[in-house]
Amino acid sequence: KVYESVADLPESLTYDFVIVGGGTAGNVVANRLTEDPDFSVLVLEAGVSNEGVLDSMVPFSTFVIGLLGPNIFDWSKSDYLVFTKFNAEILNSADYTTIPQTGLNGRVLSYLRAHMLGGCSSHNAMFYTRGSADDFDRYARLTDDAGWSWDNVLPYFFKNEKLSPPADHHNTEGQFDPTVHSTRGITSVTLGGFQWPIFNHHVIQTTKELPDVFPFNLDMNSGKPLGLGWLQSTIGGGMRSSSATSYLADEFVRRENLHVLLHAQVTDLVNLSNTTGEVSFGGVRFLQGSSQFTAKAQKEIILSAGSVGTPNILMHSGIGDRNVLGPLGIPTVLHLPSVGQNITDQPSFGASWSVNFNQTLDAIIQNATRFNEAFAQWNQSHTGPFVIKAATHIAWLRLDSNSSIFENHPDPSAGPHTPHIDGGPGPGGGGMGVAGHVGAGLAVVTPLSRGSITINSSNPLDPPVIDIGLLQNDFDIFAMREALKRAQQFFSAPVWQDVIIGPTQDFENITTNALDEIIRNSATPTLHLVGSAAMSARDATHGVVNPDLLVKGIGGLRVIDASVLCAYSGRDICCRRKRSGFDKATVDVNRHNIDGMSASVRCVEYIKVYMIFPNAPSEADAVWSGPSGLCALTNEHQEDGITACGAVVHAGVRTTQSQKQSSASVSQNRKMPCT
Ligand SMILES: Cc1cc2nc3c(=O)[nH]c(=O)nc-3n(C[C@H](O)[C@H](O)[C@H](O)COP(=O)(O)OP(=O)(O)OC[C@H]3O[C@@H](n4cnc5c(N)ncnc54)[C@H](O)[C@@H]3O)c2cc1C
Repeated sequence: KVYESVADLPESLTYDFVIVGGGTAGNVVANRLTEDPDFSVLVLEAGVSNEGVLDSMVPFSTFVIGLLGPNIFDWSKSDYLVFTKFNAEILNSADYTTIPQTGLNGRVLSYLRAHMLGGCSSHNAMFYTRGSADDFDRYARLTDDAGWSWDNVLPYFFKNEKLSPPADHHNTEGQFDPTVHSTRGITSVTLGGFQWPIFNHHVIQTTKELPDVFPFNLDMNSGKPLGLGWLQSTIGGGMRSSSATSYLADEFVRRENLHVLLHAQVTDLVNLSNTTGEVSFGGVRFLQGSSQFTAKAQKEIILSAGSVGTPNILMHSGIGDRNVLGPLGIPTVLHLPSVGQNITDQPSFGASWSVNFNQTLDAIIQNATRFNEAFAQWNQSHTGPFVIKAATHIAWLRLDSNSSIFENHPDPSAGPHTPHIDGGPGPGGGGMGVAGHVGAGLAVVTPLSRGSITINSSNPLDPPVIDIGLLQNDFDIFAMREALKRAQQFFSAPVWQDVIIGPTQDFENITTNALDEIIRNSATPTLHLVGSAAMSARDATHGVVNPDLLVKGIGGLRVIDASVLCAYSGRDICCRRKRSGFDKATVDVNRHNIDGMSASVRCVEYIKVYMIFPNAPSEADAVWSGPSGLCALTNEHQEDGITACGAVVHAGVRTTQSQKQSSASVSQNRKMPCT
């Protein structure tokens, strides 16, 4: 049952499992655990109910916008009016705002995270895209756990997914591959349930006219996403399917062993003990309004407060870098410097073209009569234009393998079937201009930029310091320019020539520098933040959780949200390779891809150093050799920092003597060997 107030909870706040965060991941685990009637589970969710929130139900983009930004449904607001059955009071909550982003010309952004049951699945864009098989196989390799491989994860995608007919019940033959889907899971997934005939015809015709660039892909969720295919969304019966509507549907949430408490903001973990020889926490402290409570977990505490919330709670509980916690007066329970480090998000950018037809989203948005008709239709039958968000298809594309960017950067993709960029063409111009626009939402899906979540106060209600590091790495801005070129190529296919009037903004007749400025001034994060409590192999000293998602060095504490998805650094790969007997003599230095792990180019560069200086002359020696060899880092706080690792490597590899010497002296005192 879902409760509004602690006072209503039937038990004494003692449960087998306490789950922190009733978001996308948290509700799945709450559901699965309570399949066993012997387990009792409490979910603590800081946010509000999703019940009856129209903007979270109607898929059309105009509605969800109402949830994004400074309101009670999102964390990008510092004060919430908390309504419970008994009182209404202000809870001083976290304000998710980034620090000035250097890659975005110093812009400060609200960092959107849902503050409601269902988490971001209650207010996201509902694109259902699984990632590539390469991605999961790389997780498996880097965690040394085959359980993360595509073949082993696929049954869980099936367990999750309930493929449902589109709202208009159109014939979907040729629009997806039924063999890679399940109709028996819990989250509804569907193809677009409203047709935009002119637009759809033109998109598919483009795959025929430009098959080398935009080959048609029958199903982008097969593990091989490259190409252009029909978008699948987490929608069912014309309504959003979130973890709140699916995993906490009536049939599940009525289980007696499942309690979900709203307006319960967790501050930290408490009741530290060391009875089993391993430190563990027995309780979760939370606030409801101004009252403080502790929920006890007899078996496990499960963190699922999201990629910002989870590291924030860990650090306020004394799990993090002692060099950060100490000066704030937070006693270090476990020195785990990877907490909040090496995070990444994918940058996005939009482009639009005006067209001479009126079958577009903005033609509805800007016409009150059409809007009201569409809304009436949705209200009556959950059909019509409001059953889809904005995009109709997605193109997943790779950069050309001979792109100049690969001369200086590793290929960050997980393998040859993994895209670098994506473009979601849709019959809307992103709200730009007057009616009659089509457009593409572009994103770099393998960014090399990294950021961090950290804290600068011992008060858990103070906002965390969010640095998403967007577009700091040259690779990312290059890839974004390429994404834009592909969009231009797309809309210049012969089929579009009769309908396109012109681009809304001229990106073609400007210099690269001017284009970069436009991108940096307007790019935004896709809000796909990962890596703030990254998993790594059991024996790795970096990372936060083991492949089974238990926090390293703490008993009975697990992280299960998007924080655990690791954003790889050169060091991860170098250290893994080192441990598995990697030897310089066996490496082809010209290969920028070892075992399909392209970030390992940094290992290649390490090896280059050995090759160039086989007898380890002083400067190379200072940079590279530690007690156990290969890993040299500039900064303990950035144990996983790709920039730190990369900077040293690049300085070592590049030619000038002064560069080598300066990098040698910088790293000499700070190098950290692999274990
Ligand atoms: C606007 C937007 C659009 C997106 N579009 C897509 C898309 O189309 N497709 C896609 O695949 N992904 C999309 N994403 C990303 C995706 O939604 C997220 O990666 C995913 O939902 C994260 O799930 P999670 O369980 O890690 O965290 P969340 O779903 O954010 O869950 C965290 C939960 O914990 C709660 N919480 C946080 N701190 C505390 C605390 N201290 N105490 C108690 N509770 C707390 C939060 O309120 C929240 O309910 C989008 C994200 C956003 C924000």
